[in-house]
Amino acid sequence: MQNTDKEKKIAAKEAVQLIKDGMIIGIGTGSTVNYFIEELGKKVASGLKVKGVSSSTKSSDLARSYGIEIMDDFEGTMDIDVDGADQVDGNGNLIKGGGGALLREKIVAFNSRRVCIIVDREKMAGDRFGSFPLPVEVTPYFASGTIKHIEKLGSHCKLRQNGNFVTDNGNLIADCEFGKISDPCILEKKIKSIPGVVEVGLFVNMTSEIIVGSENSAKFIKLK
Ligand SMILES: O=C[C@H](O)[C@H](O)[C@H](O)COP(=O)(O)O
Repeated sequence: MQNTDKEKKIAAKEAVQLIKDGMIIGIGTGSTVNYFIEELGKKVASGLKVKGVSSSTKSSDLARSYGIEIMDDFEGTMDIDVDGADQVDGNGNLIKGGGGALLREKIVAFNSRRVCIIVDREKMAGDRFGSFPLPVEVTPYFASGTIKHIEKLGSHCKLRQNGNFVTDNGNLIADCEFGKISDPCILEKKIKSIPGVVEVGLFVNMTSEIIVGSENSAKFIKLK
């Protein structure tokens, strides 16, 4: 197992400790969350009663394969959302969408009382925040035109897999290189105001806590 995988697994195991009987859990997407689902599955097999709302068909399928009940919709607020991230800045803001699940992930996070982000150390980008190309979900209709407007904000964008990557929502992903992102709040608003943009992979002020896995332990960073 590679170091980063080890760190992801350690962070995921710590997050599972936060899950209590009766909780409704938001479940993110990606390789780190897959470890969380696996660990949660073990607890469910030994009697923990929880329900989940998942951010992708991949996560739903995996969770169900471990016997975790997944609801497609839910009127209330989830107790906790556990998700990964592609990069984290010094204030706990996130770049997400490397797996293309950013729209549902943002809906799940918005509807959760507590957002717990699990990452390996490499994701803690600090001043490098933005070196991971920012994923933006766009409608297939007029995608190239939409991208031109995102580029006017100072980026270079490419449609993921030349437009062949289709999200769970039937949309496309533009991966946009902005270089260093120092004001994610303003950038998120500017990109979101472009018609054709469905959602932006910047998660600003949404994180409650970050669990960073390292060699043999995990570090908790509490934000709210
Ligand atoms: O769309 C995917 C998500 O935002 C993931 O949470 C993110 O890409 C991190 O994934 P991983 O845990 O595989 O690094």
